[in-house]
Amino acid sequence: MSAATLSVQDLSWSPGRGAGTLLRSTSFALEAGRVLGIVGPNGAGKTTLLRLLYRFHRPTTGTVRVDGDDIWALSARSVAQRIAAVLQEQPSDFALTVGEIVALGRTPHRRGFGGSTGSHDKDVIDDALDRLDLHGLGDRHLGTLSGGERQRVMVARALAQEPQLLILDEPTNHLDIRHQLEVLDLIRNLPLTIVTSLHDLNLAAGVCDDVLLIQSGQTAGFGPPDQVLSEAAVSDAFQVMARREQLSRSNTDHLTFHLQKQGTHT
Ligand SMILES: Nc1ncnc2c1ncn2[C@@H]1O[C@H](COP(=O)(O)OP(=O)(O)OP(=O)(O)O)[C@@H](O)[C@H]1O
Repeated sequence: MSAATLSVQDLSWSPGRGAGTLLRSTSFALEAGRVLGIVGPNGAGKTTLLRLLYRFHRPTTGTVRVDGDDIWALSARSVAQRIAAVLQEQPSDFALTVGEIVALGRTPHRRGFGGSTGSHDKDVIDDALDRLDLHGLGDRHLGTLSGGERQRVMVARALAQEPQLLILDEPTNHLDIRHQLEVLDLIRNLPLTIVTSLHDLNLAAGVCDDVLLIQSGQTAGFGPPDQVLSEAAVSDAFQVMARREQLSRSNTDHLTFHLQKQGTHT
């Protein structure tokens, strides 16, 4: 596994036909191996940005560069060899087994259709199954798995793709607390560049090197979590009253959130 740099410059996107601009003039740079969290309220444009990063949407303006290469100047196959995405939509390949789905991650590296699984492919697939603790489930059909198990299968498939940049849209959805922590721990320790959207700001602060806060399609902050996720910025973006408190036992900062009620502001 190796990591790539990611450079996003002046990125905007509109679906066209008179629709508004859903992402405006977004720029940031990520060094190889960094973990970036995309945070912001519902409808802010997080998924839209991720779709631009894995070359699903073509930018209206601006560029996405991976190791200096504009992803729209590369073939789709070449992009699939460098970038893997774990999406919110659950797959519908219910009849396939876990092992078969994870093996699909090798597709961009194969020549022609139906290429046989070489020993390197097998090692990569086994490693991905191991990392996500899925070995016991290799022969199970996807349709028989719980939502959390399916989510882990999709992360394993993305790892089997051996990407340099891994994009994850809400990877902790469907996961219980233990599996949330396990997936985030895995993410933190992978030698890849990672961009992940996360709703839980405290989890994002714990796992990400940098955070991009989006509000109505615009960047409201980019940088280390403790700088970007200030009480004022979070309160403004999410329309709540956010307080940063220190947990005495672990000596770490923790954000708490309260609905603003008239006359109860402090
Ligand atoms: N193809 C599209 N055409 C029109 N509107 C769209 C399209 N894609 C997204 N939108 C709208 O753009 C806004 C941003 O959507 P997006 O999914 O990026 O938000 P998000 O920050 O990921 O939200 P959530 O936290 O709810 O998942 C939403 O209002 C959504 O309805």
